[in-house]
Amino acid sequence: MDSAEENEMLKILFQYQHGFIISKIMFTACELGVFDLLLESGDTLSSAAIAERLGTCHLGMERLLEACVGLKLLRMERKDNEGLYGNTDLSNLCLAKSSPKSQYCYMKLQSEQLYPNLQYLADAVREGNAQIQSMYVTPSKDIFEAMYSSEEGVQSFSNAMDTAWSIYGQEMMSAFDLSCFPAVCDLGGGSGALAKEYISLYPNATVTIFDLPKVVKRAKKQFVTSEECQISFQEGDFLKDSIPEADLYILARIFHDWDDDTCMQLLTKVHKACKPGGGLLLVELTLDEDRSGPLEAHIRSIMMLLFNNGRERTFSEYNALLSAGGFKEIQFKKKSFYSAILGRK
Ligand SMILES: C[S@@+](CC[C@H](N)C(=O)[O-])C[C@H]1O[C@@H](n2cnc3c(N)ncnc32)[C@H](O)[C@@H]1O
Repeated sequence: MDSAEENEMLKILFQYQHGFIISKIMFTACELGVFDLLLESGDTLSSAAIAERLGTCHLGMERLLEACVGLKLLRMERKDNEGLYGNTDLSNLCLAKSSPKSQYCYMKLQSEQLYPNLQYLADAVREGNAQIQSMYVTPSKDIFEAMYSSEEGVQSFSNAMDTAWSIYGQEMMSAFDLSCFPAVCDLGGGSGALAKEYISLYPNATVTIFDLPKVVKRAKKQFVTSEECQISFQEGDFLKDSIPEADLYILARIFHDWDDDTCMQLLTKVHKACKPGGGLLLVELTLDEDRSGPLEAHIRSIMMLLFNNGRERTFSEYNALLSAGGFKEIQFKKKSFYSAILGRK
């Protein structure tokens, strides 16, 4: 290996070992409102003006803004020997709270929940088990009971989940023609971001969102009346209680939270409740068949191990689960980030 190759290799190492600092720089700029201010102002601003309007020290703000330029989260132009900062297309689209595809709530959750709890990753790997008992003082049966012990926990998780569907919701709900399924149940449907996408594509359908009582109570408060007639809510525990009868069950990012036995338990229940001719749609981040990638799926799989003994799976693994649960004619579509898997009763 020549020294140029060695340098390239070391650059990768540098990136990886500082990955968590990059995340924190990005979230700190979000948290302090840098991207919001620049989006609202619609113009470039000096570091002194940004610091003053956000109530921070100039020196610290300047350092943060320069780092964001290095990460291509901000752009900087020089005018009269002064640096003027503005959002990039990415920060305008995704990083301000009011951005059309804002990822702020997801990043907030990652920064506040995932980041400190990564200290338990080595234990999770050693034991092959989630580490909820180390993360939370009160003993909980699963991560949802632990997270939902406060109203703030319900809110921050639900808001974080919705962010994905402002980007990928349409793509996932149109991966297959689902117009033959008039009555839909979104199991673990959270606050209904995906249900709204479904209704916008299939206006004659109705969707029942089934989720834990605390999630449903909060989601109901947020719903606007125009959606009320087609979207309804039912509180319950999908592992213990009976679930509504439907033509189609949507399970988006549900199976990845659970081990195979729990997924089978849920599948059996869905198969029994599903109307004749009905089906089930999984939306998940799938691993390649040879498990070499994508990196996003490996990262999420690590998170699932740490928090709930879940994991990301390949299509073959989902296919085996669905077949064992009695589903047939299983189809798979990999989209830009998530995959859709449709099975028939
Ligand atoms: C990873 S989130 C996915 C939410 C939504 N499907 C989405 O993709 O945005 C998992 C969802 O399952 C719900 N959930 C977890 N355990 C549940 C249970 N036992 N019964 C009903 N819902 C449950 C959670 O409240 C949460 O809304």
